[in-house]
This record gives sequence, C-alpha cells and structure tokens, in this order.
Amino acid sequence: MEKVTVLGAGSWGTALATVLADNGHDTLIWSHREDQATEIHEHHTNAKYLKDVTLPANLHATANMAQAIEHASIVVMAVPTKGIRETCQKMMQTLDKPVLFVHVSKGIEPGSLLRISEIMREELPASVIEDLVVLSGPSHAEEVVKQHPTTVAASCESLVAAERVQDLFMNQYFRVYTNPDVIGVEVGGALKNVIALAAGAVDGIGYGDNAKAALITRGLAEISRLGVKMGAKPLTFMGLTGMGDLIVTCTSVHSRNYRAGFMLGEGKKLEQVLDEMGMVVEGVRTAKAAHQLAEKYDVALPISAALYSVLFEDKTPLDAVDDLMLRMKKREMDEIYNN
Ligand SMILES: NC(=O)C1=CN([C@@H]2O[C@H](COP(=O)(O)OP(=O)(O)OC[C@H]3O[C@@H](n4cnc5c(N)ncnc54)[C@H](OP(=O)(O)O)[C@@H]3O)[C@@H](O)[C@H]2O)C=CC1
Ligand SMILES: O=C(CO)COP(=O)(O)O
Repeated sequence: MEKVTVLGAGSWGTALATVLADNGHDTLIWSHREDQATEIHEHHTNAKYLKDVTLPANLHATANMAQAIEHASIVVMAVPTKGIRETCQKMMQTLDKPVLFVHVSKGIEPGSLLRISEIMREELPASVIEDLVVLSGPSHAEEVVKQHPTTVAASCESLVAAERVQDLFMNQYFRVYTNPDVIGVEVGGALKNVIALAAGAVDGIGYGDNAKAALITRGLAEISRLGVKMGAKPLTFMGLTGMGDLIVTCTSVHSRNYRAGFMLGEGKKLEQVLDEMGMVVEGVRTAKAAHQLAEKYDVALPISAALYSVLFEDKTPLDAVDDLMLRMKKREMDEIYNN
C-alpha cells in the first residue's frame, strides 16, 4: 500500500483518486477550495465535477496543503496547466523530502512553450523530485469512475519509476502500459485538445463524418510533425497517448474540448462558450502555444492555425474550414515520395 496525495479535485483528480482508493492505497485528495474538500471528505461526492457518483469511503480530502504533503510519498499533480506553477509554489512552502511525482495534465504553456514536466522541473528543486512520471492516454473521468475499461501509458525515462506508477494504478478496469518517450507523450496529450476543438466545431457547423475523419487523420499528421521536431519518437503518436487520445477526445460527448468546439461551430463566441463549460478547456491555451511552436520550429500546423484564427482572430468556423479545404495542393506523405 502506498501513501498518495492527489493535488487537484476536478474531474480527473477525483477519478484517479478513486482508482487509487479502489486499489487499496492510502489516498488523500487536495482541493484549493475548503467547501469542495469538505464535500468529498464528509459526503463522498464531488457533484460539480462527477455527477451522480459516490466516491469510495476510504478516499479522504483536505484543503490544507501542508497536511496533503505530509501524507504523501507519491504526489499526483492533477490541476489544469495554468495552475501547475502556483500549485508547485504552494507545495514548496512545506515539501522538504523527495517524492515520486506523477502528472496527468495535458497542455503546453503559452509564452514559455514548456511541457508540464518541464514547468514542474522549473518550479521544483531536483532534491524533492525522486522521479517524475507522466500518466496519459484516452481516459475520460466519467467512464473511469464507472469502471469502464480504460488504457493509458506511464511515461518516464526511468523504467523503474514508470513501472512503479504502472503497478500503482493498474487494475481490472484501468490498464497501464509504459513508454519512455516523455516528449511524445506530453506533446500528443496537449495537442490533441486543439484538434478536438476543431472536431467539435465541424460537428457544430453540421458537417459529417468525412470531415471528422479528415480532422483526426490530418490532425495526427500535424501533431506528429511538430512532436518529432521537438524530439519525440514518431511511433508514440500511433499509440494510446497519440492516436488513442485523439480519437477519444474528437469523438466523445464527455470531452470538454469537443463540446466547446461544438458550441463555437454553432456560432457562439469563445467567452460565452467558456462560461457555459465551467470546466477547463485546455485546448484554448494550448492553441496559443501551438501557434508559437509552429513559428519556433518552422513547422506547418494548418488545423491548429485555422482553430487559432477562430478563437483569437474572429474568423468564422465556416470560413476557417473553407481556408483549410482551399490550401495549396499537397502530397499526403512526403516521406513516401522521398524513399
Ligand atoms: N477530465 C478528464 O477526463 C481528463 C483530464 N485530464 C487533464 O487533467 C487536468 C485537470 O483537468 P480536470 O480535472 O478534468 O479539470 P476540471 O475542470 O474538471 O477541474 C479542474 C480542477 O482544478 C481546480 N483548479 C483550477 N485552478 C487551480 C489552481 N490554480 N490550483 C489548484 N486547483 C485549481 C479546479 O477548482 P475550481 O473548482 O475552484 O475551479 C477544479 O477542482 C487537465 O490538464 C486535463 O487536460 C487528463 C485526462 C482525462
Ligand atoms: O484528455 C481527456 C481524455 O483522454 C479529456 O479530454 P477533455 O479535457 O477534452 O475532456
């Protein structure tokens, strides 16, 4: 049995804490809101984020960071990308021992263009990081808490650390693979949210399955193109954290990115969409990062660019699709011509 603290009490932090508690680990969840910690600890619910779900009786919660850190030999970081730095800083007010970190967030920080593990390494001294493992893959919280079969990958350069996380989470409904390609895993997880916004938008416009399949396939092509330039292994994008997560996020009604995109396709403005969602839509900030990454690495990301123009330049989704369809003619895969 491990002593685990999950930082972040939204949909995903709560669902993963449930898996850990189901596996018999001594699990504590930290919320930055006292009322939410009380709801989880005393009533075993988290109604805003997981409707009609009763949480395990052996899952405890606190809003006291010092208590949360004191408890843990393993810390699971499950706050949205924009809260990672602040949460690391709060943690560092009391953390004075090495712990194993697992992060499960999917984003890239605009401006710095850092992946989550890089942000964490910037904020946390090496002396408190026993190891840092990324857990990612096609996994909607709403299905995990129903114990529906789910597969993810634990990614770390250290196989020993990745296997420790594999053993920590793995059970009959939650299957964990390992993958040493941290860059590929993080880039796939972050960029699929941008493509999912676009996939939602084409459905919101009223286009059909052809358009969706095109977005998923060409979306994967542009994610891989960028990821490889950033140092990722191409094969990772064929796996759970690449194609797998892209499929689930572009096709599931559970996806906040897909749902936000759908509303944009219907003609709603971004501000209204985000108000109505009330949960994190990571793809919006990551679309800004993708825009900057395209320039930094001199790589074409046409779908991300089209989405960026809808989000931040007032282009209508219809015009953005027209622009994509009327781009200069291309070869599908340059590599096939070059070999
Ligand atoms: N939901 C899912 O199925 C999955 C999500 N993920 C990833 O997990 C990460 C978290 O997402 P998810 O749980 O779904 O998001 P939610 O929107 O469901 O919940 C976010 C939670 O984080 C809290 N929060 C927001 N800002 C901060 C902050 N600065 N410090 C501490 N807590 C904060 C929110 O509190 P408040 O209620 O006060 O706003 C809320 O409890 C994202 O990167 C997402 O991409 C990955 C896989 C699956
Ligand atoms: O990452 C996810 C599923 O794997 C969750 O996606 P959303 O943030 O779009 O809900």
